[in-house]
Amino acid sequence: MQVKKTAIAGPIEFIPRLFGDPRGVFYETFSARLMQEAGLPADLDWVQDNQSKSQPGVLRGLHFQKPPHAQAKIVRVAQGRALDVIVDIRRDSPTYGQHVAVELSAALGNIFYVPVGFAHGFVALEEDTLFLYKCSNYYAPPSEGGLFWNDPALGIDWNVENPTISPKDAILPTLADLDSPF
Ligand SMILES: Cc1cn([C@H]2C[C@H](O)[C@@H](COP(=O)(O)OP(=O)(O)O[C@H]3O[C@H](C)C(=O)[C@H](O)[C@H]3O)O2)c(=O)[nH]c1=O
Repeated sequence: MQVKKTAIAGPIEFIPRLFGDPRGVFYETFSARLMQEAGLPADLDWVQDNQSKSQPGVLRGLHFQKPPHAQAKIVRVAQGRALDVIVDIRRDSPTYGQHVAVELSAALGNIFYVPVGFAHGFVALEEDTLFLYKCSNYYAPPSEGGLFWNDPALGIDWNVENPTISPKDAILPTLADLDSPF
């Protein structure tokens, strides 16, 4: 499993070895041992798996849960392709407000670790994009927070015109208005 660090300290992209044969392809999508060797904190307890299906142009995010329900995530695309974006909202971080964008695809099988302290979102790029992710804490609606996807201060190039977003996401705060809990 190839490991790629990002320009921001903490997030890690994993590119698994794909085992192709006349039947198809096999690859490991999660390995606590390999991921901890690559830098994943050993004290994270992956308690909940989620899955969403989105059509091209659907944009979900940017979301986070506040402590004590903060979630680290391990995200991947099992079918299709998505542009995954995370924003550093750790108050003391030298990269506060900066983002990393990674294209996740079923073809590459790449997997992205999103630490606590980041807002997370993605835009689906293909039909029936299946987005799967592991969470290190349970869903806790009262603790939900977020950032407005199209805040110019974030400088994110989503490369999508007029995305489909939820009413909840349409009214998320800008970075300037965010009182980050991290
Ligand atoms: C997140 C979540 C949602 N739900 C229910 C609540 C709603 O009735 C429905 C859709 O929820 P929401 O609109 O928040 O789904 P997304 O916009 O895809 O949110 C997710 O998308 C971004 C990219 C993330 O990183 C977060 O993990 C998560 O917030 O599923 C649950 O029952 N459990 C859950 O863990």
